[in-house]
Amino acid sequence: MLTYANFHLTYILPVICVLALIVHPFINRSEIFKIGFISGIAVLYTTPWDNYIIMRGAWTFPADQLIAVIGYVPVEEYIFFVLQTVIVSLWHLLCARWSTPCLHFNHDKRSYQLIRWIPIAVLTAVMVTGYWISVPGTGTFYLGCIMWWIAPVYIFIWYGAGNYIVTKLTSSAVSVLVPTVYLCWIDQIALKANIWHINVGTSLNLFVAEDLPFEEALFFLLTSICVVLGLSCYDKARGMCETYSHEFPHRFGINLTYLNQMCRAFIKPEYAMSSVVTDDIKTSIEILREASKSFNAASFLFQSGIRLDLIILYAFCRVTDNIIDDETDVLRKKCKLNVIEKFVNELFADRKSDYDVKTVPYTAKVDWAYYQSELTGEEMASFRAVSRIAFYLPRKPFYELIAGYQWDIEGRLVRNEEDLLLYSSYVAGSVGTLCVYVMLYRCDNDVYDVFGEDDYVIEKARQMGRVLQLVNIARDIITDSETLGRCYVPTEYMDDEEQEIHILCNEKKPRSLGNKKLKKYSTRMIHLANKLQSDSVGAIRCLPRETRGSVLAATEIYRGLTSAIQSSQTYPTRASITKLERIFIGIYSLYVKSIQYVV
Ligand SMILES: CC(C)=CCC/C(C)=C/C=C/C(C)=C/C=C/C(C)=C/C=C/C=C(C)/C=C/C=C(C)/C=C/C=C(\C)CCC=C(C)C
Repeated sequence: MLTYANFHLTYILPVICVLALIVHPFINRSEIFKIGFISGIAVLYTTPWDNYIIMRGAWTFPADQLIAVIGYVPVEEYIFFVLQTVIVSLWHLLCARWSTPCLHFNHDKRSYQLIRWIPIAVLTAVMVTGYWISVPGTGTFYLGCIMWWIAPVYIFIWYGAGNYIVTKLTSSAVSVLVPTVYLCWIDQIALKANIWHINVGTSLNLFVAEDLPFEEALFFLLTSICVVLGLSCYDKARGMCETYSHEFPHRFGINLTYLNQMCRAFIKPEYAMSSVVTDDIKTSIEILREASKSFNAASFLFQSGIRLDLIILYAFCRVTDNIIDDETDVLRKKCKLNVIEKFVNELFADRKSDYDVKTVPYTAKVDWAYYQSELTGEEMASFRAVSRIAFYLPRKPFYELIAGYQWDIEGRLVRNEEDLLLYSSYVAGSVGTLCVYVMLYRCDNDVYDVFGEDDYVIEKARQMGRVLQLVNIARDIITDSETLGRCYVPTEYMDDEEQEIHILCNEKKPRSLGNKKLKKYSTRMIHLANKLQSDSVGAIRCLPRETRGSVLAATEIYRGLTSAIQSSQTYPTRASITKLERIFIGIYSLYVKSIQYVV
């Protein structure tokens, strides 16, 4: 016989297990806290209402099939409040995690107020109507009770996060509808099995499907909406904290300071915050999207705060690289490099050592008027974005980047593998180091452990950066030569150094070297990259747990390019992998390959 407890075991818990398995690479402490927080509110808010409505006889239970009853409500039903919240939350995580919260902020005060107050006025009318029609013993009692119970929560949520939610209608709708349909289906099964029974005297006796009263379907729809709206409130508040670190300076923690900050961030309307900050982030996202499909795809694997700052960093590296590359005159290149160096000097003016970082945001004294005349709008946006997160980053990697640009300006040749590794260290090892700092600061650990230059993790992160740069160089022999007249292939690989350098850097006709040679050079660099990769990948274990799978998947997606180069008959101009391949590598790395680093 199907009892209420068996019903949970058969229809609810297996679904939770499957969903938990699917979302586990994306679960972090903040997500767990969020689900616990909303579940807690669901229990607190629903308990008095459920007791009242059962006391008034809206629905009943066969007493002999229950574990226990507290007040008027079976224990299994209290458990159901939590289980429904967990199912909807896990599903919502899967549907809604792919977009960056600040892209959904509305900075226009007029439209913000309209979107905020019109639904609140309607919901107030719903609440009052519900109160008047919920007369005990009448056909509208159950419907009325649902209306006056649910409307105040919607009003509260809409006040703080309505504007955020309307921009996420599709993902919110999918987050609501799929669990609602499932819950309605199992509700029909439960009603048929007489696990609970609806009182015909206090309902409208309208049916949306066979054995499914209108109020039941409405109830599951509205409670699922309630959970999704509550989760969106949390996401909006967290998005505000991640975007405006200077106004909301505390890192995640389960303590009163952080909860207070989250409440402030929830209540604060987005129009009261600077739109320049979100515009700068949008520009950075655009730069990334255009520059690297692989990195763009990989960024989605990280939780929103980490993703945001990685994008800002990547865009800064790309923009500064282009500033130098786009100039043809060496003197102008040097002037531009001075501008970048001046900016980095100002950004880190008060640091005591190369790896000194701050834990509390502060505004660096940057002479923005000067850069206004030196940089384009896109470059300014990227410089401003990086200045907001620089407080927790060390200065050394930025100077290494500059050393890499210096190398390019001087047109220094890469003589041997030692040179190759040094150059890769400058331009990519530095980025690897910065990525570790982003992950440590933006992850959800209470304790923020800062690493120094000599730390094992930093050394391995540099190595991983080098690996990715080697892959880059191995892939771009043609484009580096044709577009920039540059060659990073070590001259020690070449049969006739002088002639080949002339072909690559002066004539810019790399194809005249022939496919065999080009493939030989790229294969040697890929072998070097593979050696370094197997030596550094184990350090993933030292990163925060929730980032390990994503880091592995991100590097594997990028390394997927090596098989694209190697499997090609000829040397491809710019090898790439398809979207489907990226998805496959991402899934395989997240769910299978990363197990050894996570458990
Ligand atoms: C079916 C019918 C009707 C009948 C028969 C019998 C039964 C089966 C019953 C059942 C029942 C159930 C399942 C119920 C459930 C319920 C639920 C789920 C509910 C929910 C609710 C929720 C809520 C209220 C939520 C809310 C939220 C909020 C308010 C949020 C907020 C947030 C914020 C403020 C943010 C910030 C944060 C921090 C501070 C951390």
